[in-house]
Amino acid sequence: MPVQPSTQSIFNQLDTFGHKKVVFCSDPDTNLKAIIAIHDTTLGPAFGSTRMWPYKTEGDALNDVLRLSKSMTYKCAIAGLNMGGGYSVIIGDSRKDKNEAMMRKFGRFVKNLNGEFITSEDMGTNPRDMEYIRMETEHVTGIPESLGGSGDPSPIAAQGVFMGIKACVKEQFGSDSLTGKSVIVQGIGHVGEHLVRLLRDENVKVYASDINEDRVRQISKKFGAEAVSNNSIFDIDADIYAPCAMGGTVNAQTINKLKCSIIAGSANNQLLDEAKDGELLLEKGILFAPDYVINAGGIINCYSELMGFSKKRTLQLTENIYEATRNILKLSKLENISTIEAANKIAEKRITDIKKVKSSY
Ligand SMILES: NC(=O)c1ccc[n+]([C@@H]2O[C@H](COP(=O)([O-])OP(=O)(O)OC[C@H]3O[C@@H](n4cnc5c(N)ncnc54)[C@H](O)[C@@H]3O)[C@@H](O)[C@H]2O)c1
Repeated sequence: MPVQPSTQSIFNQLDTFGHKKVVFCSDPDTNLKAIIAIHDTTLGPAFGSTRMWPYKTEGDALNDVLRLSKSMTYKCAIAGLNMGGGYSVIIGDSRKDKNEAMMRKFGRFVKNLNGEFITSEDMGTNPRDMEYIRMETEHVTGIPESLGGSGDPSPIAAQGVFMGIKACVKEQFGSDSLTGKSVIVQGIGHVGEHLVRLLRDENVKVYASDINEDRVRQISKKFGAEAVSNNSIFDIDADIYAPCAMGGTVNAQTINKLKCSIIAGSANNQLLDEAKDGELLLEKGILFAPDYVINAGGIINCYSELMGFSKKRTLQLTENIYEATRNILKLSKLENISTIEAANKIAEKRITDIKKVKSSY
């Protein structure tokens, strides 16, 4: 995973990203090592998933959680949710190190935040883990439908990404039909698999890649996608690159190799350096769908669980991602700014406006 190594002290990093609070959770009894970051709560309690990943260093974990929680603030703002931004990461390999006791202990740390942070699943976690967290705190969503929750948010997340892809295709090719287009899906986990299904249902040529080769074989066979090695994805001549694994895969090195004219996927924080990479993409005429805009379906689904919305309403809100993406592309064109800058402007305006509402009781 590409990360930007930070030489700054922890407090300087919090200042740089504008964080409110970071909680380090350590429990030797269950081997839990986790970090919960709360970025901004202007719009409401900090909403953010829990990722479990075998980070090489604690610095990498901190860097990831700071970047992820900041983008949640923007994601909730632009999706029109009354929620702030947070995130949490658990350091470890979810296939080997995760168990009930660890997840429940993590739930206790969430509980101690008294509703300032509400979580859901992400890479390395699933509805079963949310069920364990729910045993300790009510501040969790994405619990199984059989227990009254909304279940796995990834099918809705994929639907939103699909709408974002269509909005970009409309901009680049004049019609939002995907017929005859080709897409590289990098990472075919929860969201990636649903995205492959949606694309194949529209007869899109899909190149599927993942570091887990068994998974690539299995999904390619199931949906009729072409399996490609993770090392060769930047050599493929496809219309769209859909990063659906870790962040930071769009950077100065990869942008120079990319042959596609659209980048639109579910991975959070796809640009390694938001300002520089956003500009470079603008110069090269590669349309970047800001990740936090088009992958908001997952959080919309979790928000619906809290608000008691119907599935129909959840889907409607997710389909609005098409218009939201179109508006960002329009602003980017009008002001000749990168698409990420345009999205940030819209999100920041909502936060500033709502701050005014909340300035009096
Ligand atoms: N699950 C959701 O509802 C949701 C919602 C919004 C955003 N996202 C984001 O989408 C991305 C994927 O989430 P997910 O829930 O599908 O995770 P997942 O863990 O189910 O799937 C991720 C897949 O990516 C693969 N992978 C990891 N590193 C890779 C690499 N370097 N190259 C290729 N493949 C790699 C893994 O083997 C796995 O199959 C994450 O960035 C997540 O934050 C997820």
